Amino acid sequence: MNEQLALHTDKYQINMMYVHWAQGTDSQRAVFDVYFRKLPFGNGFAVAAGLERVIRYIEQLHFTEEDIAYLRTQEENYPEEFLDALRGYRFSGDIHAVPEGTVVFPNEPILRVQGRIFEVQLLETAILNFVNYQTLVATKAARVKQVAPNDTLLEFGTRRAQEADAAVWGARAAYVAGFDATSNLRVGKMFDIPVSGTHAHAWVQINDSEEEAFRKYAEVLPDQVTLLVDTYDTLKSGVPNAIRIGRELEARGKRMNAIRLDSGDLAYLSKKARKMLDDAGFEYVKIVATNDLDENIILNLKAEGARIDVWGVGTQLITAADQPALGGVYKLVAREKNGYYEPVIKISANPEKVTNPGVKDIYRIIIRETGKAKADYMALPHETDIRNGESIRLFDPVHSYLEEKVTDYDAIPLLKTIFKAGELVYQLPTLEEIRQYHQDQLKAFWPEYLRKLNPEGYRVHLSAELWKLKMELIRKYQF
Ligand SMILES: Nc1ncnc2c1ncn2[C@@H]1O[C@H](COP(=O)(O)OP(=O)(O)OP(=O)(O)O)[C@@H](O)[C@H]1O
Ligand SMILES: O=P(O)(O)OC[C@H]1O[C@H](OP(=O)(O)OP(=O)(O)O)[C@H](O)[C@@H]1O
Ligand SMILES: O=C(O)c1cccnc1
Repeated sequence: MNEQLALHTDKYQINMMYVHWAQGTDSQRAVFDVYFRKLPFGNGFAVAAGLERVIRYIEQLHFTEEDIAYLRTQEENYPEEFLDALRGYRFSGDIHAVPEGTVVFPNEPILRVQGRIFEVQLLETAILNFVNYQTLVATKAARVKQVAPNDTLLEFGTRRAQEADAAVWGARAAYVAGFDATSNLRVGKMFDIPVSGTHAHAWVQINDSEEEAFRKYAEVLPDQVTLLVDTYDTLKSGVPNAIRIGRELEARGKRMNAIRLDSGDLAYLSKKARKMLDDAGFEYVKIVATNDLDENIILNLKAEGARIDVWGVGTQLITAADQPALGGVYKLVAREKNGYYEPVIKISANPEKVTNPGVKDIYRIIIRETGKAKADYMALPHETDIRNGESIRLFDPVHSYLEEKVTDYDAIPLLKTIFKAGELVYQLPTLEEIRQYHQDQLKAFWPEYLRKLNPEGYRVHLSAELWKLKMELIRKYQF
């Protein structure tokens, strides 16, 4: 994949780059944090995704001659020397990020970008575009996985996705969070994800009868016979015809895989169909369900005793229909001043929107006795107590009397070095490793934090020093 994405940015980024260049401040260094403030879908956690795309984007990032020519048409104030500076653009900064599949929480940096302002200002739009969408879909997929942990989950969303990139990267994000396959062959080819497919109503409709349609299909694709049984009448026609074809397949030494239900009351129909299949000796034939499914309908169907083994989930997942955007932001947290990084803050009347200043590390505090995560902890890089496992104070910034001392823990640093001085130093894990890592991540949390409805709020604490710094900066800018 060699996409030219330098112009995949908002014009204001180029304007700011130009002003820096014109003012001679383009080499001033700056640090930006990427984080979100609110969890989507009322979930208790989010699943970080998008890093692979960010890496590919940064690696190829340069302005082509066509890009330069286009910019010339867009802004007559951009002088040729500035356009030359864009021609020379290469990312030479540092990026730290949590690996894909990491369980993450509001207000903690999931990615940190550090470098010349000229270089790092450009990245905001594209990074947020990739990380927001992929994290959103991975989180939605994790919710689906949670209600059907032992069933097969198929991603069927391409036809309803917000265009091609969303279909592709959304399918990958779903796979990260535990889906088993996608219907999209290009996704399979690009990422080596298993691909799965049945057939549509059109195949039944184009034949003179349902039975003939099933027979022809089984004749030609005998090893992957999943028959869609709801075109005319699921129980009176579809399932009996599928059973007939199943018998013919057995006579050829083959086995029908499954039937697919795509309309009607999926609980009722799956139970009836299961009984019909079992009575005919087809206990091995699975039941696939589709039809605008999401985690809530799947949970309901399970509560109703539905006999469904495989769930095809499309529209609701790929469009994250109940919350179609994650509000991740890219915020300046430090700027170079006299050779040092000076922490900066953004004040807001809304306390949730006040930024956490400075270059910060994040740690996951795992209590040794239980092996479970207690909280996440943000600290300034020179703070050694957390790194050395010394006793630390976790205090509630709002209810400061709720202070707690923590000892006997492991502090797991969450941010990994991805780019160092422009060089990719991160060994990209395989998708299989990412999936496994994600499942391992979940094991470190008490179920209270993971439950889909009204989860407990997991805390992200600031070290006392970071808290003090934040308060000082708030006071400094109070009018
Ligand atoms: N037993 C059930 N409990 C809860 N929700 C269900 C159950 N059975 C199906 N659903 C869901 O209810 C919705 C019903 O969709 P819809 O009203 O389009 O009906 P339909 O039977 O699919 O009709 P159509 O033939 O037009 O597709 C779907 O999202 C489906 O997944
Ligand atoms: O419902 P979703 O979760 O989005 O899953 C994908 C849907 O796409 C197909 O329907 P569509 O009506 O497009 O075509 P069909 O004729 O094959 O049913 C399929 O039958 C699913 O219902
Ligand atoms: O293979 C299927 O059954 C399928 C694929 C995409 C969308 N709906 C169904």
